[in-house]
Amino acid sequence: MGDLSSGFTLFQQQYKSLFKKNLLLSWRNKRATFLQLFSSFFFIFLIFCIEKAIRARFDSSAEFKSVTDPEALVSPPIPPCEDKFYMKRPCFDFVWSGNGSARLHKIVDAIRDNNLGRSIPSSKVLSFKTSDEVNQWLYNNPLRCPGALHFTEKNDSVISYGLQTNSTPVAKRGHFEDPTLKFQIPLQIAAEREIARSLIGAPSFSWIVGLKEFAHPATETFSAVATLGPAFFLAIAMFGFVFQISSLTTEKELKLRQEMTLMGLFDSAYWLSWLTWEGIITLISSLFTVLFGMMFQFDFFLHNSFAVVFLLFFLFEFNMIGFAFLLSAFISKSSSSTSVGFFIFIIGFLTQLVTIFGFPYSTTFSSTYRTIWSLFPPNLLAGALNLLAGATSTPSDPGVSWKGRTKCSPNDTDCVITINDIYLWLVGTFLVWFILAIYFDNIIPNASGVRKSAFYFLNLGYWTGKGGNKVEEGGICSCAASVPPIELVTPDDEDVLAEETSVKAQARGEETDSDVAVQIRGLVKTYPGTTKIGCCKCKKTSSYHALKGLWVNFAKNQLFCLLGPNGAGKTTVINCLTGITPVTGGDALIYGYSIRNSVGMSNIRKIIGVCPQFDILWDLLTGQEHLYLFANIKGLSPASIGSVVKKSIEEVRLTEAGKVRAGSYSGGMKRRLSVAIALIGDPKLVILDEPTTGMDPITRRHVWDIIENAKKGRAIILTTHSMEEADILSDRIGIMAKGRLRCIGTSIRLKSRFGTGFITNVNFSGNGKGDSSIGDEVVSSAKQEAVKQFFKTHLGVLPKEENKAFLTFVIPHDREGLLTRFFADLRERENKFGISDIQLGLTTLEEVFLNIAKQAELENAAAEGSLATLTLSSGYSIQVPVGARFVGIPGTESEENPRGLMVEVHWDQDDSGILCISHHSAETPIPPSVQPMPYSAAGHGGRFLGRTEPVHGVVLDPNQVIIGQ
Ligand SMILES: Nc1ncnc2c1ncn2[C@@H]1O[C@H](COP(=O)(O)OP(=O)(O)OP(=O)(O)O)[C@@H](O)[C@H]1O
Repeated sequence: MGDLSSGFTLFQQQYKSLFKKNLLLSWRNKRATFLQLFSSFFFIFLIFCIEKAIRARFDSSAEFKSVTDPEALVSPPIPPCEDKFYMKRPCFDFVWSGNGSARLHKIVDAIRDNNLGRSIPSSKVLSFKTSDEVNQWLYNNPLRCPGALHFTEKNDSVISYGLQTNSTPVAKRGHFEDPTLKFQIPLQIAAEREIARSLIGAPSFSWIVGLKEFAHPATETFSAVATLGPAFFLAIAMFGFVFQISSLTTEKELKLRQEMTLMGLFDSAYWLSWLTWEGIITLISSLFTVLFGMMFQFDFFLHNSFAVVFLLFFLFEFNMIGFAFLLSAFISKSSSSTSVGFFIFIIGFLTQLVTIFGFPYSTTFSSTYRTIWSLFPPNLLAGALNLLAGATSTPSDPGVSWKGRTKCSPNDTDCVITINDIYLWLVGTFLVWFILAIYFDNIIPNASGVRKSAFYFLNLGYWTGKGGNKVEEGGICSCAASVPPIELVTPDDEDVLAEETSVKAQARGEETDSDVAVQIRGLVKTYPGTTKIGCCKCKKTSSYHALKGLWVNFAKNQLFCLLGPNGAGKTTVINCLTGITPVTGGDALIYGYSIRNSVGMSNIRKIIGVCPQFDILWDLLTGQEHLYLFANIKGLSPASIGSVVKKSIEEVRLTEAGKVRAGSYSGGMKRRLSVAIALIGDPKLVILDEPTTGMDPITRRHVWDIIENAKKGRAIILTTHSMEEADILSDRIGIMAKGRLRCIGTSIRLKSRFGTGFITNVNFSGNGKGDSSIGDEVVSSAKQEAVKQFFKTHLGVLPKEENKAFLTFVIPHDREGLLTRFFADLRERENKFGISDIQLGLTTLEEVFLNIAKQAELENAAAEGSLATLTLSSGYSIQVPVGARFVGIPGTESEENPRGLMVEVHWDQDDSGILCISHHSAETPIPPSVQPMPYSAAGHGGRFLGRTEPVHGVVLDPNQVIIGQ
């Protein structure tokens, strides 16, 4: 296989494989990638539609049209008052003052009659005497008349007149009305014409007036790109933003990142691989944005330089990706990414609105406002779009050229920032986001509470990778608040004590053992209590000691099996060794590197392979791709990876399934893939946390073969709940319970020390299979009693289990010497006792396990003084200490039984390991010699303050009871 690569070569190798992983994930997540790349089409199409709608509204107004050959308006007539917008009905075409004069009456009649195309009915005209009366009427009747004429007849040859109109221009639904052209001038022409005719006495005297506007280009007063663009282009960038946060947090949440890190991944390779991949996606997406903009013929895209617009979109979208990196450091659940995206979009939309209104990119505002405002990327986009739209506001504007990006547009007198400045802001803030993202990613505690110290980057070892064999405070530290210390106890078990003594001596340097792969030195792990603040109360959980000082060596070339009931602390040991969980106290050295040193930990990661308790896999990657990825992270030589992956996948029998996505694997297939990942790269220490869970018996045996073969040349730590697995695979076994090592040694040693001894099954005639349901063939109880008596007399044992068909006895080890003779005698009496079959065997590892677990529970119950309720056959209930075997019943003393009655209580462990009463024997007299145990809390109960106090049973010494019987 050759040496593993390291340093920059390893970085490159990891980078390439992660980049490929990102590419594959995007390729397989087609819908998301499509949205990221092509959403711009949809949004630009929307801008196009909005612009079309707005242009259609303004269409009727010459102001917004380009006029090259203006048409003359010749002597326009007075329009009906209803033509004027917002005129209340009924209305008058005009009102006039001066009706005291008959001559003026005639002039007004002529105005009405001679109106071009339409004579005005007298009902549409109101007359007054003075202009004050007109004003008063106008005041009292607003919007009833568009204009007024005020005549004064000075003498026979002089008539003066005045004109009064409401000159406010009105626009409605894009239609614009100019009161001068539309109303004032026609009224003026009519009044002057009829005054002239009256004065010169020629009723057909006439002249022609033509009115013409300037030829002018259309004025672009509304740019959809500048006004709506910021929000729409922000929406385009939000797709990439949300997907990025979601990708990063998913890898964090599913512990994929953690898995890669503990296989030796460089953080730099991880970040850079995402950055380059997202850079490419962003590049393509912004290219499409500009091309779609050009396709829809926006002046904004056609007149500004392609490079200027493209660079703006690229830098903005890329900046948003950096922003997503930063936010992802604070988010632990991928489901939150959409909410975060939505929140940022709303904030961005609002701040962009403020930017469009002119804040703060104008000379009116101080540069401090601009600096603060520019820290939020959507504002920079809004500012830039405003500049570029301003540079293309009329079709004749040339837009911003590549060279012109550093200059303000000549029309823009208020310019305080150029496009180039905005580029620099986008690049600068991107770098800030990126550096902060990496920093916060390191110092914010992960789900297991691991973090680096706030000044980790000042540690030289962080950069050089040197050091790492001693405890470094603040390296990988526990972020727990102060927790109560645990009491240090000397182990009861002699083997555990010997192991502890030997490890302590080695730790002090008094002894050396070159065969040690892992040395655990007094490892302590305490999970701190938490405080949850509810609506009206605080819920506090107390701290929990998961590991209470573990001293143990794991040897090279050996498989050490860690057993223990649920919650014993096995996974916690593994998590501490792999750096997933910060340790509270003690240390461990793995091939000489301390797990409490961040540099040590990164060296450890190069030499370990881990199969975690729960499968940590990408649903979208195939089995083969997983192995390629991890082989590269480990730094296997690229030339060998192909053959290593092929061999590895064949080994776990996933050759066909190797090409299928892991999301569709069964539980067993996923476990096998996890085992293959743990073994890839020839690690010196392999940690397998329940590797065969969920496997069928055939596959399990196959995986055992793989593990057996993998033992050569490396240390393996295995945790399992299968005793068979432990028995077959392990060189040494340690059984943990309640955070402590309870026993250690080979399987045989544990069985002989902790097994109850030998198990004998005695079957009676006709019931060779132990089936008690066939009543006719059951031996008489007299014969069974005789057998029981025979065992009791010769070996001093009572049946552990019994029914009508068989008896099961457990014979302690100390009676081993008597067995040969005893079984010979029993065989001789087979016919007499009606025995059909006798089986003898050593106790199983399972029994050892159950004994240890039960013992630990008993210790715990005794320490806590836990009680259980025993309900007797009579219905009477008494309280007994958890684990007590023989219990005297208070109040049963009589003449016949002066010491009272007792029962034997049988205890079982429930699913969570808690001891509970399974059943109890019939009540029997307490033998005379038996004494209550010193700690026995007995009482007769009674009533206290109106409450019935429970009755406590009397705990009897089991040794005395057995002998007394
Ligand atoms: N993050 C945590 N916070 C608080 N307590 C925890 C945490 N993780 C584990 N524990 C507790 O520590 C104890 C040991 O847990 P651990 O997972 O090591 O047990 P285990 O021996 O691996 O059990 P299993 O066989 O079920 O996997 C348990 O009581 C568990 O509740």
